[in-house]
Amino acid sequence: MKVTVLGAAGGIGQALALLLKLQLPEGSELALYDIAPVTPGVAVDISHIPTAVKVKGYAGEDPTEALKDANVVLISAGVARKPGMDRSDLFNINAGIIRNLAEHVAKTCPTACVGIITNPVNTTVAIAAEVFKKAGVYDKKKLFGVTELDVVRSETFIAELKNKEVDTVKVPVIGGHSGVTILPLLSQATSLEEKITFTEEEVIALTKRIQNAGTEVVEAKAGGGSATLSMAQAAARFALSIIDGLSGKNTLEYAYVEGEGEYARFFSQPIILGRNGVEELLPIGKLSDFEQQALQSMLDTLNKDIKIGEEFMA
Ligand SMILES: NC(=O)c1ccc[n+]([C@@H]2O[C@H](COP(=O)([O-])OP(=O)(O)OC[C@H]3O[C@@H](n4cnc5c(N)ncnc54)[C@H](O)[C@@H]3O)[C@@H](O)[C@H]2O)c1
Ligand SMILES: O=C(O)C[C@H](O)C(=O)O
Repeated sequence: MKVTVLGAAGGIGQALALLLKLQLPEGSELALYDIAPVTPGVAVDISHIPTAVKVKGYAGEDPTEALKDANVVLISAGVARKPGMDRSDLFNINAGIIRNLAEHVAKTCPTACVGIITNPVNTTVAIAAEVFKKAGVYDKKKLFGVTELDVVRSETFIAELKNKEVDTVKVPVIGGHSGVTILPLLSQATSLEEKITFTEEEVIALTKRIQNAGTEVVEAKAGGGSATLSMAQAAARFALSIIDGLSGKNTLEYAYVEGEGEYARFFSQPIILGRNGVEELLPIGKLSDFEQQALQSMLDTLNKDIKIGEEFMA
């Protein structure tokens, strides 16, 4: 199995490369690409870690060599937020980067599973889908907006609040990846199969904290970027689930995918990953009144975000 990281010299990219070097199955290949000249050096650096994963680094304008024979491509190339910015403020720079990289993926490894981390995810995934469509290679089962960080954060914050072992907490997060479009389904949260209960005040406060968690990091880093380390962990976890799926071990995940379009063309929902990417779209289940209302009120924003991506490519 070959995994390629585009944006591999960045804050997320380097940490993700490290986690993949440590966690990919034996015999895997890891290709690191970034426009930054340091990238081959990042690869040499982590290649000294004694695991059975082969690493190679590539820099420059052309990612073709890095993408050759890739089974999974993770894209974190692009700029990150500073305090006072919204994720949508990144569109002007990141839209063009995603279009360019997606064109290379379409040409070089059109059957790879592609996970997009670059913000604004609600929009960049739509851009990639349109690029793939134009190239005649779009397979909606293999394109993912990586929203795993919202799941990771929800598990962590719930465990803290309710004094649970964090690795026992399970909670779906649906919608998109920005502000009100991030909707944790706290009414479905469980620990060791048992329902976790929240007061109304807890639901309101926790939902808001999860929706604003990216901004919490951006402000704490005070101009030094946004979440990188937690994002890398979330992306590694998601990538390993994709690889499990491709290897025949079906796995439950949450990601922003093109589903049946009941709420929006792209929507983060529970999915089963398998040999062909998304093996099955799972229903979002029963929502509380609070969640139902939050879902309805996010849809305008989410659909507008998607349209911006589609219009960029029109
Ligand atoms: N999906 C999520 O949950 C999530 C979480 C955190 C950050 N992000 C997003 O991830 C992106 C990257 O964040 P970061 O903190 O790693 O930023 P960063 O600035 O540290 O790294 C970005 C890297 O992209 C590289 N790059 C720029 N243009 C490129 C191109 N055309 N080809 C290849 N590489 C290119 C840069 O050289 C840099 O090394 C941002 O858009 C950020 O908003 C998403
Ligand atoms: O908030 C950001 O800008 C980065 C990322 O989307 C996050 O949720 O941490």
